[in-house]
Amino acid sequence: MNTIQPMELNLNQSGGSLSVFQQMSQHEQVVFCQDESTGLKAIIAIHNTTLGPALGGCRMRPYASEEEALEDVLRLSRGMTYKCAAADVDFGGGKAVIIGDPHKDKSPELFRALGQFVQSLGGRYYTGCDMGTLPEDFVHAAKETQYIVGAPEEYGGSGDSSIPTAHGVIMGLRAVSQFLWDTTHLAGKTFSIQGLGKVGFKVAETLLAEGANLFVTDIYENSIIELQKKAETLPGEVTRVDGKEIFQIEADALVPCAIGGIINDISLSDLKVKAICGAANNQLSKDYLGGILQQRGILYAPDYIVNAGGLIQVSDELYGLNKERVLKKTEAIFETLMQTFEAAAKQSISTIEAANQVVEQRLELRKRNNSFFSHQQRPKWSIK
Ligand SMILES: NC(=O)C1=CN([C@@H]2O[C@H](COP(=O)(O)OP(=O)(O)OC[C@H]3O[C@@H](n4cnc5c(N)ncnc54)[C@H](O)[C@@H]3O)[C@@H](O)[C@H]2O)C=CC1
Ligand SMILES: O=C(O)CCC(=O)C(=O)O
Repeated sequence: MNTIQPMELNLNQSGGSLSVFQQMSQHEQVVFCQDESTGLKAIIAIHNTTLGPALGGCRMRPYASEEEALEDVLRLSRGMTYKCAAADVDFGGGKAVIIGDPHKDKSPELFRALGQFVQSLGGRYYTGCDMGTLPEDFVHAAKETQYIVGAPEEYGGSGDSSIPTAHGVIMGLRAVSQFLWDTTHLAGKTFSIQGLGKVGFKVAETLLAEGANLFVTDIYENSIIELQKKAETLPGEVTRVDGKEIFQIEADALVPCAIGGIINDISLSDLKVKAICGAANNQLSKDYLGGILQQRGILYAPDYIVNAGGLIQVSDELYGLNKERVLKKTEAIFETLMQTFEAAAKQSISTIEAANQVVEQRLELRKRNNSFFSHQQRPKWSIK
């Protein structure tokens, strides 16, 4: 096991190079983790610990390059800072990525090696599930570190965080519907969903059960087939589309539940939806696109507000986990979004600007007074 120090990487598409420190921008710490015997190549990024130690799931993806993995982890960990502040939880922003194919490259030893690196940070970073990983993977990591959240319930964790995340997305869609069409009912509406994984599949099932019609896509064939089978007994209908076609569908809302950066200069011109509201982290490839969506009359529900259900559940482990409290806080996503939409409309700014304003004010108010702490050093946080 060894920790590689930051090095210079070519990241600038126009030919120049940016050092890792330039890339890090306002991040506090980036840890490159390599373990030859298990094949682990991972990066942990800690963005901001003003509100508490960093927390964020660990993503596993067959990244095309190390640069792409670094860029992803830096953006994801920043997003977690905003998500924690918006959801008002006592954690800061962090994230980890493992470079590898979740369908081929997983092993118990790989996650144990990851656990050792997490432990070496002494409580500055807590991790759990994200895209490509499952609660069961973290049973192995938890053999090496106490800083795991969202382990299966039979192991004392809060369990599958995609359940509250999916519930939060449904709350988000109801808020969108309330704001645009003055009803929280989703029956008869049409949604285009990208990604039918842990979160997207649950969202799709709930929408079909309510009588909504779906256009869906996933690079993993089996999940589409499974959803089509489910749909046979549910009131809504499913239509499969391929790849980027999902952005061209005329639907009430696009529900991104896979990768980030999908709202970009290219996809933007294709969009024929009235709203965007989904689980995927970092949906906007650049924040300014929020302003363009606003000009185009497309209501954007900020991702880090919509997808906070999982965070709300796993962070509640600190207080002994109370599922009623988790549900209540997850359902509050509806109200937070309504306030965001109204604030944006009132100030004629984009919804992402309105959301960022609230978060940045919250962070400013709570400027760090005790940096680099772990929850363990704060006994009051174990109060149940
Ligand atoms: N699991 C959770 O509780 C949370 C997840 N999120 C975010 O939600 C998104 C989905 O997460 P999970 O459902 O947990 O991941 P997952 O790995 O279970 O599912 C992702 C699905 O997207 C598909 N996919 C990947 N690339 C695709 C592409 N280019 N086009 C179409 N489909 C593609 C995969 O085949 C997979 O079925 C991610 O962005 C994740 O960061 C955010 C908050 C919490
Ligand atoms: O959902 C989780 O398990 C942890 C939170 C997280 O990583 C996220 O919200 O992206």
